[in-house]
Amino acid sequence: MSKVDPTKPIIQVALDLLETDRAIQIAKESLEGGADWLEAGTPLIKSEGMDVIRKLRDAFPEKTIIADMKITDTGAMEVEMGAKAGADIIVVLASADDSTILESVRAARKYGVKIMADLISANDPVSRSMEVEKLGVDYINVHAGIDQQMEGQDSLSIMKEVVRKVNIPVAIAGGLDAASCAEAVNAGADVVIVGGNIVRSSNVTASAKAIRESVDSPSTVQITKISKDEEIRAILESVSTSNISDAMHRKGAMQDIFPMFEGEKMVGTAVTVQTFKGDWAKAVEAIDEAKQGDVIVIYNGSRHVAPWGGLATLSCLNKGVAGVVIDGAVRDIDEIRKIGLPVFATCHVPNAGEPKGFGEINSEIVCGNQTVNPGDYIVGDDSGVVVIPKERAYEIARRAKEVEKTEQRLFEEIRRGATLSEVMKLKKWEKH
Ligand SMILES: O=C(CO)[C@H](O)[C@H](O)COP(=O)(O)O
Repeated sequence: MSKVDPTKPIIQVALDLLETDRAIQIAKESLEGGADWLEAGTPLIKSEGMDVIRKLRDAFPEKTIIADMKITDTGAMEVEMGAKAGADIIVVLASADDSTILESVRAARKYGVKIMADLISANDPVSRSMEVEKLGVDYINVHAGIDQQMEGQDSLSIMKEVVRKVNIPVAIAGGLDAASCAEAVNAGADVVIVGGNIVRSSNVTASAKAIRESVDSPSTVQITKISKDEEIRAILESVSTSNISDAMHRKGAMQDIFPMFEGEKMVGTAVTVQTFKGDWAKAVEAIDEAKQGDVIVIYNGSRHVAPWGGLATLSCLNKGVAGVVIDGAVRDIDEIRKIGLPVFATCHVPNAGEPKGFGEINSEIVCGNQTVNPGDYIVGDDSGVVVIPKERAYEIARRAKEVEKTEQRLFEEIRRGATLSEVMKLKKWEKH
C-alpha cells in the first residue's frame, strides 16, 4: 500500500517540455486521464524559469506541484525560490553534498514544502538512499535518466532494494509505461513518475488513463520479456528512417539509394557484399550466408549493369531475408514487385553482369557513402535507407522512438489547427 495515499499509488506526470502553455495544456489532459501530481520537469524549468511554477500553481491551485530543480548546490536559496513560486515538493540531487541536502531540508521546513531526493547517477544508490533519509528528505526517487534509459538502464531492480532499506515513500522514474508502472507498484513504489509516455503521446488523456488503470490494478497487467534484438527490431519497425536520422543527429542516411517500390518497410541486420561492376557472384552467394531477418547490402558501383534481379530476390524470400540494398543497379523490377521483397538501389537497368567471383562477403563496405559493417541494423522505407552501427543500435532505436513520440504530439497540435512554426515556436528558438 502506498505510503503517500493508502487508497492508491500516485502518478506524477513529468512535464518535460519547453513551453509553459504546452505544459499547462498537457497537464490538463493528463489530469483528465487520472494523473495525480504535476511535475515541472528540469528542461521546462531551465527554459521558462520559476515562472512556470507560478503559472502551474495558478492553473491548478489544488494540485500537488513538484519542481524538478535537481538542486546540486545553494540548497536553501533554490528551495526558497521553488517554494515561493508555489511548489509543494522540490527535487534535490541525492548525489549533492550532504551540506546542500541539509540546507535544502532546513529551508523546506521553513517554507512548508517537502524534499524529494533524486538518485539519478548516484554511485551507490541503495546506501545513498539510506543516508539522505537520515539527512531528512521526505521522498526518494529511484531514477534512470533519459540518456541512461537510451543505453538500456532501468531503475526497477534498484528500487526493489531501496524500498526494503528506507521508511520514507519511494518514487520511481525512468521511461515508465503502463506495464513497467504496474511492475513498479507491485514491487512497492509509492509514486510512479511518468514523462515521455504521457507527455509525448498524441493522446495524452488516453495514455494517462492506461497508466492509471495499470497502477490501480497492477496484478492484471501482462509483462512480456523479449530479447534485446527483438526489442530493437520492434522499435525500428515502429519508427521511420527520418526519425532515425534525427536521432543520429542527421547522420546514417545512404546517399542516392532509393526504394524500388513505395510502401515497403525493411528492418534487418546487414550481410555486407563488396563486388565489382556487374560481377554478381558474391552478391548471390551472400544469400546462402544470410539468416532470417538479415538485409543483404551490396556495393557494386555501376549504374549500367545490374548484379541483382528477380531470381536472386526469390531466393532471398526462401531464406527469410528482410530486404536488399544495392549501391548500383537492379533489374527485373516487374518480377521483384510481384515477389514483394523490399529492394533499395541506385537505379534500375535491364543489363545483367557476369558471375566472375571477385569481392568479399561480410567485410566492412561503403554503400551509399555510408560505412556498413556486418550486423549493423539497416532500415529502409519510402524516404530511403539508414545504417545504424550495431554497437549503438539499442540507443539509437530508443532515441528514434522519442523523436517519433515528440512528432506525434506535434502532429496532434497541428491537427487541432496550429501551424508548424506556431507549435515549434520557431521565432523564439531561432539562434540569438
Ligand atoms: O527527470 C527526468 C529526466 O531527468 C524525467 O522527468 C523522468 O525521467 C521521467 O521522464 P521519462 O518517463 O520520460 O523517463
